[in-house]
Amino acid sequence: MYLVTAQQMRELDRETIERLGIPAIALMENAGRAIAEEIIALCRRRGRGSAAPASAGSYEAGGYSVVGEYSIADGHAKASGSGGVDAAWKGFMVSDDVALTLDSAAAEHWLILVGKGNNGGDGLAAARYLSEAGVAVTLVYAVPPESLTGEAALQRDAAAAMGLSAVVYGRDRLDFAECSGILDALLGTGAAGAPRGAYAELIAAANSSGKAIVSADIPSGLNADTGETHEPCIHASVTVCLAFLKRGLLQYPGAAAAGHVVVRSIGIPASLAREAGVTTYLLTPEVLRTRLDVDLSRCRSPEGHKGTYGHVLVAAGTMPMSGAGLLSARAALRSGCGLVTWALPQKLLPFVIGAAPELMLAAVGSSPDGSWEAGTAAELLKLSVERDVMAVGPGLGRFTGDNDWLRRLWEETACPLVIDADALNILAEQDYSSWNNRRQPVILTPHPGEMARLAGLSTAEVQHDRIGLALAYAQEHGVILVLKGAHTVIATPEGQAYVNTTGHPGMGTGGAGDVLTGVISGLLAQGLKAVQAAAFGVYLHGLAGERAAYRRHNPASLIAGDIIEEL
Ligand SMILES: NC(=O)C1=CN([C@@H]2O[C@H](COP(=O)(O)OP(=O)(O)OC[C@H]3O[C@@H](n4cnc5c(N)ncnc54)[C@H](OP(=O)(O)O)[C@@H]3O)[C@@H](O)[C@H]2O)[C@@H](O)CC1
Ligand SMILES: Nc1ncnc2c1ncn2[C@@H]1O[C@H](COP(=O)(O)OP(=O)(O)O)[C@@H](O)[C@H]1O
Ligand SMILES: [K+]
Repeated sequence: MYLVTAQQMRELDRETIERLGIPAIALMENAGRAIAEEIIALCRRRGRGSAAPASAGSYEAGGYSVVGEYSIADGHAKASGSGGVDAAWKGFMVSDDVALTLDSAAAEHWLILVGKGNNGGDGLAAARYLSEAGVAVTLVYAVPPESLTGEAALQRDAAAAMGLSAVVYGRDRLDFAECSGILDALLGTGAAGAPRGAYAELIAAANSSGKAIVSADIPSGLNADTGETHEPCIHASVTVCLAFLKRGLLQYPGAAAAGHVVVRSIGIPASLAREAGVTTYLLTPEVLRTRLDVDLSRCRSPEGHKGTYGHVLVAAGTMPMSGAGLLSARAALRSGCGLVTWALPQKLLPFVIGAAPELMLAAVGSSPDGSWEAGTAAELLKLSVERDVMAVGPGLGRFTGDNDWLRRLWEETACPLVIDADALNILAEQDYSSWNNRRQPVILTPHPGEMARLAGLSTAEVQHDRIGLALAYAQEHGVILVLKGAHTVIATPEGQAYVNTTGHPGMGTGGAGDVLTGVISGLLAQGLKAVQAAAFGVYLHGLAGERAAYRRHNPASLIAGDIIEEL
């Protein structure tokens, strides 16, 4: 599934209208209809006492489901499916437009908040379809209706001709308490800055009404690109995103303001996005399979042996943070690689022997306190010759000469490198673009704090537009960047980005990132390309985190080791 910016969306709209010759009003009609269908589906779910649509699971026992997370409303299942064993002749049958039929319509009254632009036009079209379904609607114009232009003006006139009741904000009486739901069609991708005047007042009133809000395309007040929420910003139960998923709907805090996101087609072909060079995707099983060519089954060859699945070298751990190395190394094993060697300061060895009997241990250095030393670079380089990937950083700490130490590993290892934790902090102090080019890829896995140090920004600035920053950084530095946190972004030097939505807030616990480093390294060792290993690793790590969270009475109790056990 493509992820677009507002600018890209405008270009795709224009292409569809000008090159394909599909009239803008047709797209708006499709948008209005899709929004109305989703509102009716919401009313039905409410009638059944369920607040949110059942999201299709992204993992099923024994394999990966092909169903995307952004499923379409449940009414469709009933509307279709006339074939099969039940198709035996039962007399002449005619069925109604099920997606636009609501038994409980008489109990519904929706306020349609209408802005001046095309987003308002979408809302007006939706209002007609809702009214046809028997739902009472009241149009609430944020601006005098005379100021609407183009297709939005056509929709205004059609709504008036149908006799839909309308009020103008600030001129007519308006009581949110009388409605059963609110359609937010105030501002879409054409919005600039914080909502002003009547828009701001309507948004604030809608939020404080306590009624269910459905947003057309994006919640009004959201920056469609960055996910920044202006003050005020609609807090929607459902956002019916039109044509393509907007980047801002996946990035927090926007992702929280959007509620459940449903992407609906309005007649703009997906092939246009490909032709226009859109290279940002929601990371789904389908994207993993088709764009990244990942074998989700992770099938083992019947004649395979441990040598078939690669050997990871983990350079990690110090006396106070030995667990970080252990977590990474164990996670690498669980990701399916054949062998894992954990290189660790010699002093630690007696304390970790037996902690994970499947691991091989390689003691390096001779520091009396179990810290790393600059001289261990030569030992690691030697160890790396027989290994397929090196992971460096978890629980590493800082030590004298660590800059040159990392530089040697960077310049002299002949295998892919995964750099995490303190190794990222070392990197942040370097102008590493001047280091010798590597032939094998580097994957950096920063959390937002580490990313801030790498990019010379504050953590808040990192979180402001994670997709944009990850893309820019990966391209500038020629690395694969895994920007961790809720909705981890994987960006490539070639300008692709994948946004992952697996995972659980329970994963905010010490060591969860060390586990990810191990998973990505283990996949690399099995021969996946760097971008495949980074994206699939993040995806699997998130799924394992979800399963671990649901296994506990309270997900707050999740600890990093639980994630390994669910891999
Ligand atoms: N064919 C198409 O193009 C299709 C478009 N589609 C739909 O159109 C949406 C984009 O429509 P859009 O470009 O007309 O902009 P939109 O978001 O409605 O708002 C612009 C208006 O708002 C105003 N305004 C702006 N900022 C403001 C602020 N901070 N505070 C207050 N007011 C502000 C500004 O007014 P002005 O500042 O000029 O007075 C301007 O008139 C898109 O999200 C999707 O829903 C789909 O149906 C697919 C087909
Ligand atoms: N709210 C969340 N939703 C999804 N994943 C999360 C969330 N919080 C943290 N995670 C994941 O947990 C891991 C935490 O990594 P990190 O902060 O590096 O932990 P540590 O340094 O303790 O190992 C990352 O993979 C991150 O994406
Ligand atoms: K909106």
